Amino acid sequence: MSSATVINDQAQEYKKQAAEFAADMVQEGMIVGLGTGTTAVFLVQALGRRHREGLRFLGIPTSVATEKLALSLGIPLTSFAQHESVDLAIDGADEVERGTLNLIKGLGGALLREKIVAAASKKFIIVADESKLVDHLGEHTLVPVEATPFGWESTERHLGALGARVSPRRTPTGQFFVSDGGNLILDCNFGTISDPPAIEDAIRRVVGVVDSGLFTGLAAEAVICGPKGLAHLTVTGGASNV
Ligand SMILES: O=C[C@H](O)[C@H](O)[C@H](O)COP(=O)(O)O
Repeated sequence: MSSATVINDQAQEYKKQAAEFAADMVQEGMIVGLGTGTTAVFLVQALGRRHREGLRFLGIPTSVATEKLALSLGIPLTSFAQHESVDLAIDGADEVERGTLNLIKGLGGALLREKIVAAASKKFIIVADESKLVDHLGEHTLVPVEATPFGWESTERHLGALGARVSPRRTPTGQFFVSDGGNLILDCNFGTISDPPAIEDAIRRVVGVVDSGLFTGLAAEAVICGPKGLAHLTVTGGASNV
């Protein structure tokens, strides 16, 4: 087995442990935001088990993929037509900034639904392996920006004027990647971001932008797993091993 495979297996195990810890935070009767991505898959699987064991809750999925997985596991789903808020949303992230818990999300293209669910949640918790923790957002990850297909070239130029190097996301076969909402994703390289709320606001003001994968001021807690085990981080800068 190669060392890359071993590291990848470890990362999967860390994701699983963080996701399963957070799944235990779901309580009877809750409306639960179900995240998207490889970490969120472990979350939804754990919630499927809890549902089979008798816990009653309703999920609001953040992507078509999560919706399909949840339904295959028998998790009952609902929507914002029936419920105006979510009690607890749990999701993965691509980068988590130490201290602020500001985030970059959307490498899987699910950022818009994820942000709608996070913004409607009484509590939003991130689950991730330790490789996602950074001192400053943008250290490793581009900022995905969801934009309308019409006029995306103009939107791209305006994002470039904010200081980003912008490239439309493509599939492995060279087609434009299309989000669940039918939009394009423009991946923006801002380098290391010193003021994430200011960049988030500036991106949102560009006409043609639907929203970005910068999530500032939304996550209250993060459950992070690494070689030393699980850590529970809060936005106030608190950290405790669990
Ligand atoms: O669009 C995708 C989502 O924002 C994911 O939550 C994020 O990319 C993290 O995914 P993963 O758990 O697979 O690293």
